[in-house]
Formats: sequence, C-alpha cells, structure tokens
Amino acid sequence: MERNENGLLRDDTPPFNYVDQGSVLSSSFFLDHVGEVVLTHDSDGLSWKLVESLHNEEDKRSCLGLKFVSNSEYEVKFADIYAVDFIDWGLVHECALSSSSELMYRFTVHVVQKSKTQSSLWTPSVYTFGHKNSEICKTWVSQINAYRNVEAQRPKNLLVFVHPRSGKGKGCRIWEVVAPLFSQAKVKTKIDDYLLCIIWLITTANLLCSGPVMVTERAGHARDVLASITNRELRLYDGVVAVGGDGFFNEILHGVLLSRHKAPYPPAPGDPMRPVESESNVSVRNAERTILEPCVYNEDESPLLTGSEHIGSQSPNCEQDPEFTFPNETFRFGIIPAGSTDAIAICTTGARDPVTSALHIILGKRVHLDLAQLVRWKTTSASNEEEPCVRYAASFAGYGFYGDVITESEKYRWMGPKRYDYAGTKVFLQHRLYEAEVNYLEVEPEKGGSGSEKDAQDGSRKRWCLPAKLDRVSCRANCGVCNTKLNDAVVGSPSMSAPNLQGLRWSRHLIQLARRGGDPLEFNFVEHHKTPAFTFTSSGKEGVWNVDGELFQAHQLSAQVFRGLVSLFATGPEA
Ligand SMILES: Nc1ncnc2c1ncn2[C@@H]1O[C@H](COP(=O)(O)OP(=O)(O)OP(=O)(O)O)[C@@H](O)[C@H]1O
Repeated sequence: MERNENGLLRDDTPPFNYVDQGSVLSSSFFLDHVGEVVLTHDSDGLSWKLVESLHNEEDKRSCLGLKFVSNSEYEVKFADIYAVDFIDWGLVHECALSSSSELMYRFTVHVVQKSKTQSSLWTPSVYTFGHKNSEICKTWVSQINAYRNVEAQRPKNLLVFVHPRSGKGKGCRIWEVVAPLFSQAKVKTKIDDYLLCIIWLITTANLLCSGPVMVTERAGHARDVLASITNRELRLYDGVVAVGGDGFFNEILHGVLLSRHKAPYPPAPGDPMRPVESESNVSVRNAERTILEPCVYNEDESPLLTGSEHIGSQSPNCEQDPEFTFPNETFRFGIIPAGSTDAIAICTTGARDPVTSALHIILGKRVHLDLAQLVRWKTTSASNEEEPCVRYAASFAGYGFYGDVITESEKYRWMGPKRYDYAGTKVFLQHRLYEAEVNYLEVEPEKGGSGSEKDAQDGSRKRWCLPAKLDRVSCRANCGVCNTKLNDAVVGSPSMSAPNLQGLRWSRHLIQLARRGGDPLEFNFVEHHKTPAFTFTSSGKEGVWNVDGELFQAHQLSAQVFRGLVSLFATGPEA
C-alpha cells in the first residue's frame, strides 16, 4: 500500500480489502488520538491494529520519543456498539501525545466499555476514525449499522417516566445525564402526551432538568396514565422506562399489568376449595357475584397510591382494543435507578448506576424477571362479599411489620434513605403483632406463563403454614395457627384453614411472566408474630436473580431490618 505525503494510505487505495474467507473486510483509517490503524470488520465485530505495529510487531510505538503501546490492537463486538455516526470533515489527532492533527472525514463508533475492576459497571466510550475519502467513511457507517441492526432486538421507541422526587430528588438530573445516550443511539424517548408530563427548562443553574424532560406530578400518576392508554397505543412502544426507585418501577408495572394481565386468582385463605377460573376465562366467580377482569380493580387503601380514582375504571377501549397479553416477549420494562435503595436495578444489572442501566436498555439487554401476583381478599362493607385486591411484586412484597415500616417511612421522605432506619426502629418499638395465612398456586417452570385451572386441581395449590420452630416461640395472640399442634399443621389441614385468624388474610399466586428456568422462585412467609414478612428466597438466600443467575441482596432494608431487629424463625413451606 502506498502512502501519500501525509503518511496516509493513498486515496486511490481501494476502499476495502476483501479477504476471501467469509465477509471480512478492512481499510486503513486514522484513529483519533491513536494513529493510523487498519480497521477490520467481520461478522462478530470490529478490530483494529496500529499500522506501525503491523509493520513490526516487536517494535513498540513511539510518539514524541515516548513508548506508547496501548490501543495498538483492539476489538469491539457488534453487540457492544450502540451508535455509529458519520460526522463529516474535521480534525483527527495523530496520536495521544502529539498535538498535530489532520483534517479529514470522520465517523464515530460508540461502544459500551465494561469496567476492568467491576465488570457490571458500564461506561460509554467513543472512537473516531478519519479518512480523506468521505465515501469510505459512509460505507463503513452503513456496514456497521447493518450488522448492528441484526443484533438482538433493540428498542426504538420508549415511553419514559421520570419521578422527580425519587431518592434524593435527583430523578430529573439523572435523566438529563442518560438522555444523550438514548439520542445517540437513536432511541426515541417520547413521553406520552397524556397530562402526565411537564416540560422543564433550565433557567437557573440549580434547576433539575434541561430540555424537554417529562416528570410525574404525584404518586400514582404514571400508573394512571399507563392504565388508561389503549393497548393499541401501548404497542407503539417497545417498552416503558422508569427513572426512579423500586416503588416507582412497581407503580409502572401496576399501570401496565392491572388492567391487562389475566390470570386466575389463587384461592382465598380459609376457602381452599374455591374454584379457580382458567386463564382464558376473564371472570372470577365469587359466591353469587361475578367479578370482571381486567376492567375492574379494587382500590386498596395503600398510602402510597392515593389519588388514583381512575384505576380500575373501565378502560376507554376495553372492548375494541386488541389484547395485550402476558407473558410478553417483546414489551420491555426498564429502570434507571434514581431511588433510595434501587434493589431492582442492582439485581438486574449488578450495579447501581444510571448510565449502566441506560446502556443495558439501549443495547436491548434482557433479564427475565419473575413477578408475583398477590391477591388480598377483602370483605366489602357494602355487599359483605370477598373481593380481590390485586398487587404485583417484582423484588419483594411485605406485610405487617414491613408494610408498616414503608407506610411510616413515607412521612419522613425528606430524610432521604435514612427514613427507613428511623421508621423501622419506630415501628419495631411499637411491637405490634401481625397474623397471616398464605395460600398460593405454584406454576411449574415448564408450563411457563400463569397458572391454570389444572394447577388448582392437580394439587399444586399449597398452603404455607407455620414452621417447625413454632414451639420455641410463645404466641401471645392465642391465634389459630399457634394453637394447632405441629403435627396437624400440614398442607390442607382443616385446622389450618380455621378462619379464626384475625387481621388480614392474604393469598398469593406466583406467576412467572417470563421464567428463565432453573430453581423456582420461593416466596417465603418469614415470620409469624412480631415481624411477619415475605421475602423471595432461593437456596436459602434472600434475593432475586440477576442476569447470570447470581443472587444479590434483595433489599438492603430487608436485610438490615430483618437481620438486625428480629430473629427469623420460619423455614419455608410445608411439603
Ligand atoms: N411526582 C411524584 N410525587 C410524589 N410521589 C411520587 C411522584 N411520582 C411517583 N411518586 C411515588 O413515589 C413513590 C416512591 O418512589 P421511588 O420508588 O422512585 O423512590 P424511593 O422510595 O426514594 O426509592 P426506593 O423505592 O428505591 O426506595 C412511588 O411509589 C411513586 O408512586
């Protein structure tokens, strides 16, 4: 190859040197701040080598008399490239240590870089290649884009909700940091036009957001919007992204699922033989009355979800609207951590880092997340009938002590994350007793999806009763569970279903919207008196799954509160 007076390969060099085997091609470019490289493209990705190192492998590159070996050889997989752009004529620096530069046509390759010390931490990095021939640059851009597009489905259009008061009130600022990554990757992040969002513009240095960033105005806002948009509209998006904490992500899950997810309810405790309707049947019969799904939802008195009177009301196009079914392989839920604990982000990406999460979303990375549908049967004062109150949980669900801590902590949001410690201690000192009984339907992994009528009939219906260490605990509530002799406390034992438990009665129905296989998620009722709570466990550890099946601490709070303030004595389900 001949060089011109600038040391570049001559412009009359053919754009690509095709190598016979496969679709490998290469060209020489100037890589900004590195030097002249031979760039090679194969079916997996790009690689480049410094021309000097090609001439003499032994010879270390020198620039201004200094040895410079880094970047002499590099490889990038298409799976890690999130944007490629032709950026026209401009300066390309000849090497890292020299100020000399050349004007040429350029294109940039935006890549996800994994931290060397903590591989779950991702950062964006960019490589700028220059060439005197614009056509060569453009051809490479379209080649790389063509390969990039055949990579795993990446989102093109996302619905984004930002919770401005999440965590330490940095929701908007965090979105501001990650939004350019979405624009670089040409992912549209249009927020829905529903009154949800307001436009924030920078007017002072301290304002939270710049540009058109849309934020929620109140608790339940994002959920209401998602519940009220039609399935047809929702299908225009590849997914929905929450910029906020676990609570906000959960609110978004509810907005999508409550009116759309159809599954039979688990039996109510105390009534284990209640028929469970099949998945195809959209109604659950309850004594004399039919409760319609998915258009009816019973509002809970959750303090976190006030002001949501539209939820559960008939969705505008409930009848004509095409179905939006779950499990759903195409529609995604994303979270960009901005909250106080961010357990879901940590569990799914391994890091608590908004940029890492944004890059995961942009590259279309997927983690199948187990969700639990929880049904609390409530007796309505008006009709005296039991009605289901449905909730979904992605990381954990709490009842009793845990629920009280969360409720109490909402009063001290101004404290930031410390509110959990404060509220936890306060509620602990109140020393309330809680009682519960849990019934659940187990979904076999191979069946996937939600439970069916057959599940209910073939014995997969289970009851969680209190554990073998019961006799060590003195029950001061004189409850039916503790009055039951241990030997009687078996699945389906009539004594266990005696409806003499006061307080709340809970059911749960474990569903798997998209199960990855492997060990089933266990849903443990971990305490009885003092601190009843549910945690997800697997192999005896609290946690949820991450991408690679590793377990992460499910929730700092639960670890702290449960380990620090109480002793757990439950061991799991009766077989
Ligand atoms: N604009 C808003 N004002 C007040 N509350 C909101 C608003 N938007 C959403 N919320 C509610 O705030 C609750 C908590 O939000 P989020 O989970 O983002 O923060 P966090 O509690 O600080 O974080 P984490 O859940 O990780 O501990 C959510 O349940 C959500 O419904």
